[in-house]
Amino acid sequence: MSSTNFTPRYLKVALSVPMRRLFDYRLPEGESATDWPAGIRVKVPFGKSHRIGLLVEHASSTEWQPEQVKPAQQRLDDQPLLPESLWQLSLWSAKYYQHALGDALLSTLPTKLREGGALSAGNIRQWRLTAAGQQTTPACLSRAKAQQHLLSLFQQEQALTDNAIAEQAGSRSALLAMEKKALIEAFSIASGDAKWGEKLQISSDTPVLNKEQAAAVAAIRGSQQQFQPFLLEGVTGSGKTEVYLQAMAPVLEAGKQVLMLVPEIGLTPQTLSRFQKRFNCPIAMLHSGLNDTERLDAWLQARDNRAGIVIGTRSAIFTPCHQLGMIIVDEEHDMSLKQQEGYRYHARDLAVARSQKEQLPLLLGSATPSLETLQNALHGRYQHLQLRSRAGNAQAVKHQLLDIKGRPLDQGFSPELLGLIKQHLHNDGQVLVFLNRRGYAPSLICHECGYLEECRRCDAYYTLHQRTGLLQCHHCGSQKPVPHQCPECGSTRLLGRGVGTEQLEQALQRHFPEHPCIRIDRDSTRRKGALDAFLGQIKRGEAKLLLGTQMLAKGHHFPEVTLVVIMDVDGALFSADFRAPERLGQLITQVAGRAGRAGKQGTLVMQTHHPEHILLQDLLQNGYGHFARTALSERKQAQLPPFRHLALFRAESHRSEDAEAFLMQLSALLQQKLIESAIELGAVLGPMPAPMERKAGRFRWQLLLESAERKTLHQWLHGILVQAEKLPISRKIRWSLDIDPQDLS
Ligand SMILES: Nc1ncnc2c1ncn2[C@@H]1O[C@H](COP(=O)(O)OP(=O)(O)OP(=O)(O)O)[C@@H](O)[C@H]1O
Ligand SMILES: [Zn+2]
Repeated sequence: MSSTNFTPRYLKVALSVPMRRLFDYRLPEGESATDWPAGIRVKVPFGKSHRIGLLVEHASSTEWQPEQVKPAQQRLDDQPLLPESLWQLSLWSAKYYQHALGDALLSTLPTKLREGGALSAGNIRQWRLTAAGQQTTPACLSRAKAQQHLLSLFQQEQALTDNAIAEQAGSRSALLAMEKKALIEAFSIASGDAKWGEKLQISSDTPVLNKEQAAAVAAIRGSQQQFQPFLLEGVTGSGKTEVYLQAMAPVLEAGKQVLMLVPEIGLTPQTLSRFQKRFNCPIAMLHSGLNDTERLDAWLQARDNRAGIVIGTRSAIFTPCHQLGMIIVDEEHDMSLKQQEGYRYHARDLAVARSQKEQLPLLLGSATPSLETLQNALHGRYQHLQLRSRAGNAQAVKHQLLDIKGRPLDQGFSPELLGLIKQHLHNDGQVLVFLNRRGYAPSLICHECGYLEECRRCDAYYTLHQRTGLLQCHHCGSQKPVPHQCPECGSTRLLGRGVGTEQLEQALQRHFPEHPCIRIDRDSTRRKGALDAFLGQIKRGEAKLLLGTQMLAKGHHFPEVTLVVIMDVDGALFSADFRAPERLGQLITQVAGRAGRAGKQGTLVMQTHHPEHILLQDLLQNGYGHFARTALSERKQAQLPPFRHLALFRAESHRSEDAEAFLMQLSALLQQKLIESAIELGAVLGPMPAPMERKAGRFRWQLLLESAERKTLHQWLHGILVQAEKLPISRKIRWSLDIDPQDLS
């Protein structure tokens, strides 16, 4: 069609429905298409009600009967919501991940906008100290502990929202009491500050960089305003964050914003305060703890340039920025950067795409880079910056494998291990005990007949939670009271088999009653603000024994920890997943990295039945860097990612045959296309049952596609999903496609 006879009469609108198509509407009578640019939100009739969608493009014709096409009701924006480059990235991403466009575009917007709300978060109420409050010392409030705590928060933070108060102080009565005494007052302003660039001040209180840090900062500073990815591979505690801070400074000074992605558990008040201490500009935070208004507010702060720094988890990669100057992805190897359901994008990979589109330097940082990123760095696609030693006067961690074969274990602890813990506590060090299994015991067994309580809906055992008296399935969430008798033989001798964090806590308290123990896992931190409160207690040295899952063991800076214990590495040594060694290497290195981060020597101890295992030996003797390079060459030999590219179809159904049959039909379509389009170097594996075959009552099957070329894979998949949707059996099951899958379970 030539542009001369293009009359934009129709609007192609993306709606948040799981259908892989756009919906046609008529441009309302008397409206001009120029007032309806692509990228604005529109309200359109849908069924008996209406919906909010995004206008994707104009069209001069429609495949429907023109009289069937209804006019759009209203436009909600004058201007496109997103800057052009981010809009293009969003369209590209939906296509790359083969996700329904409407869902992809809308699911990454703040809920309020998705629901048609105004482009303003309104003014958010905040609290600050009055003149009288500023003269009050904590001692004056010594008889009201909660108020005293709140006062100290205000002294640190200057202004707090209701939400921040609820989170950090817990009690609302303290707030009201202090308001009554006129120590604090409410005020409200639009958050952030559009003039941050002019007011920017950078604290000069910075450590002197060591040689490698200085070289890294210089390299990054030398690559502004162009697409240049860097891998900053720095051992734990090597001062990567310091490199980020110093590399960001000139970007902010030039009035440009910095977007930083962090794993969910990395977003602590400590992280935030490090940035606040360095730069006085407003920081917009986007994470799962925000309510809808706060999220919209943070999003708008970034978009309207009322924040210089934007820090967020995965989905923050879709945050519009007024003038972006740099993207940082901290812990770039972290699994949480990949969305595992619905729109299965990888935020790190999108960060690469975004930096390229917007011509930005990109900093990927990790002590344990993913093999994908490492390969890009080794191949020269990314500039490789390395920090090989720890910053300041911190020393490398010493390590020791404890062979527990045949040793007596007391609730998981060998006598040698208990001795070591005792010694470190005696020398006034903090001890961190890591076990990635919450609950009391991972299963409940009958001591008479061996019967194991299994979840009715999953191929999994129930976890025993003694404190709540419940059996819980960690896969589908179902729970029930702990039975008194074995349903098979009637015996009452039911025992927990194996250990979880709850049991370790009990054992530690029994062995070291004089030392309070802090346990951090999903159970103990359910209450809002609980995690931050625990982390604060640890920093202040209020507990010497720390125990937890990865929530405790990744990313934190606890200077007093001298001993880190990994209770059990055996489970991961023999996993069938080809990524298991990489994940284990990352986990051990990250957990070990919590030890000896300040002046004191750190030690890592691991309990295992397989001290001679080649993975452990390589990791401990040669470090993650060497370990990862070995793993890469093995992947190359075995023709696995990053040397091959994968796409995974999943299907699940209450009837196993249906899921399998769907994938069989899909496989036939794919094979046929392979022949028709003469695509070389592609292979279909399966259908095969998923490693966990039954979950939440559904049978799960997989079909894996692999190809030597990313491009080939996408060519191959092109159009297949529309065909798959048309298969009658697809309506009986649930199915999805995962591009570049991270988790094959
Ligand atoms: N050049 C330096 N001189 C002295 N101390 C430094 C220097 N650089 C960083 N530090 C300090 O060393 C500690 C560890 O630094 P940082 O948290 O940046 O490390 P990291 O590499 O991000 O750690 P991890 O990957 O283990 O989380 C911090 O307390 C930091 O202030
Ligand atoms: Zn279950």
